[in-house]
Amino acid sequence: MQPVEIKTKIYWVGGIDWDLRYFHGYLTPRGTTYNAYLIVDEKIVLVDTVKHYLFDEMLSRIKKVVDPAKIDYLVVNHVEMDHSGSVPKIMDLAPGAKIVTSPQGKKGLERHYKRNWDFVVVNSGDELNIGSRTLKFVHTPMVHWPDSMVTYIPEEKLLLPNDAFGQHIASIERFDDELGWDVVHEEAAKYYANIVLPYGDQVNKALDVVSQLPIDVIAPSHGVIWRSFLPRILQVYRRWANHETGKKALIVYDTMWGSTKKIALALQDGLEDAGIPVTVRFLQTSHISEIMPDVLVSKAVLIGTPTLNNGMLPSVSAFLTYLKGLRPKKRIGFAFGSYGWGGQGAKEVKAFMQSMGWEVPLDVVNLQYIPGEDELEAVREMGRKLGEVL
Ligand SMILES: Cc1cc2nc3c(=O)[nH]c(=O)nc-3n(C[C@H](O)[C@H](O)[C@H](O)COP(=O)(O)O)c2cc1C
Repeated sequence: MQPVEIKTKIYWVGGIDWDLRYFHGYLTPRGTTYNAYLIVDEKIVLVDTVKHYLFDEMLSRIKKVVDPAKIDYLVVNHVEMDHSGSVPKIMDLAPGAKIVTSPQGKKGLERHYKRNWDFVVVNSGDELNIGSRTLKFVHTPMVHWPDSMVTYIPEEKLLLPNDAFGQHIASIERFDDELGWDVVHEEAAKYYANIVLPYGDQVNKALDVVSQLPIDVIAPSHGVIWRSFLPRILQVYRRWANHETGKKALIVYDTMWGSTKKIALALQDGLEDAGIPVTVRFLQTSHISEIMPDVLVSKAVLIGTPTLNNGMLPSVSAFLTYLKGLRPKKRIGFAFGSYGWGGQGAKEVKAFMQSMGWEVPLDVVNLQYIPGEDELEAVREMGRKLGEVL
């Protein structure tokens, strides 16, 4: 296993998880990497580690550069186990090493591993001299855990932001330009939409700090390293953090007998008549984590469900539960569905949208059993109306 020198005497020594397809509820068809970085200076520093089962892979990369026993500092930017899972084994191999982390990081590591390690607890703005370089730590709480912080090396114009700017991609390429903007942007958007979306305010604060720093490389803890598309990723992160969307619509629905689908397609028709591009997602074939990137870029979110046992379909309520946690703001909502007698499903969806603080300018479309052509034409007209207010 080879290390990759990303700056003079700074090495990527992470692990590539080719097999990962499911990551706490998020589908990862391209797998992922856990990126750890080894800095060789007067002091030897390892920044973050890898998920426990890739420890040997990380170790073999480290050994190509230094004897792991010589590690002086282990920086833990984030406690989550995909990055800290190999901390115990590294600390066993480097018993003289100190763990550099935030106050919340120390608490989190103690709760996770119950070990008596030597800590250097750093506050936001603290610096640690390691020889010819300085490590500067900036806390970024809730991007995306309370312990999260970034490490900045001014002499190298290098930012190690842990999960921020990450993407779930397993690849032999280590840099953004080796894969190309389209793939890296797609996975960065999916990552943001599924992990970072609730923390827009905190991301904005972190971006304010980052924009003051001279940076030419951002090396996150998942996926490839940003060196060529830096201005572009910073720009889209700002847009996402501000919940800015395109003039686009997303229709998400499920159906038992096809009626709600007919309504979905009539809405699509009407919106397209009004010049709005529409993405249509069927909950039986699209996983909720695959739908989130569409939510990220769509101003209008239309959600349809038939009524089942006095409520919405469980697949729709699962999607809404996920959406509620991820808290997309500034959206225009529209609820629709088919029913037999009570019709509660679509009404519940509308109430959900209002509880999210979304604008819901039009009433629900709730049609009994199979919609007729005249009803579908009225639905198309609703779609046109909605398209006009976007
Ligand atoms: C198992 C089952 C339970 C249902 N429960 C209700 C209900 O509680 N209230 C209601 O209004 N309709 C209920 N319906 C009727 C459906 O909502 C209706 O058939 C609707 O047209 C289905 O829409 P779809 O074709 O999009 O699945 C139920 C249907 C099924 C199959």
